[in-house]
Amino acid sequence: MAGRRDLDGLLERAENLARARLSAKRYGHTLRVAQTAERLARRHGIDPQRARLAGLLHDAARELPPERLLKLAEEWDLPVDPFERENPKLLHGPVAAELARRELGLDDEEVLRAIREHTTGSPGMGPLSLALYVADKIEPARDYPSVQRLRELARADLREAAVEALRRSVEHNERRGKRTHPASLQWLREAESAAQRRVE
Ligand SMILES: Nc1ncnc2c1ncn2[C@@H]1O[C@H](COP(=O)(O)OP(=O)(O)O)[C@@H](O)[C@H]1O
Repeated sequence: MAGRRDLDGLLERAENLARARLSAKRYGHTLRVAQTAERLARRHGIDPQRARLAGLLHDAARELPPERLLKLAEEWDLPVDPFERENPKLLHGPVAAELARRELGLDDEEVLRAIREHTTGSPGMGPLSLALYVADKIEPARDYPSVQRLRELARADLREAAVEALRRSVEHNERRGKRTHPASLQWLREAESAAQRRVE
């Protein structure tokens, strides 16, 4: 893991990388996610600087065209599942993580994992991944009916907030007749059966 001074340098380079690769609008989103992830991290006893770093990098590949994402993932030997092959937009997290590894020398596996899984989530997500996942859903410019409830939940319990956001995302996909990535569905099933066990 990077030392504190390395981390300051990394944060600056991550911000530059995001600025260079994104439109002003998405760069604005990126800065808000970074700030929100940092705030959530402080509240929940997670390293705020590493949460900020994950936030700065999470969407770095979001504006690459889907066919380019797929090509890069193949070139870099990243795992691509059949769902992602059909929906290469979902590769923007894994490609951003690999970009950060290659361009910034980032080797913090927890930060890389948070970036990789920020869109779909996955079973067994750690605290840093949860902070980024939730931050992406509740950053201050997000505006949808349940966002206020999610913000409140995020202050109390990051994992519950993440699962609630995931549930909303699955419903959102269903309403639009879109399928949800199997990793997200698996995560939701596991979270719901864990909640059920706590009730019993
Ligand atoms: N868990 C999921 N399973 C399948 N598709 C998803 C999932 N999460 C997001 N998507 C789709 O992937 C695309 C990118 O999602 P995301 O990066 O969260 O959106 P945005 O960039 O608008 O915040 C969207 O079209 C969204 O509908």
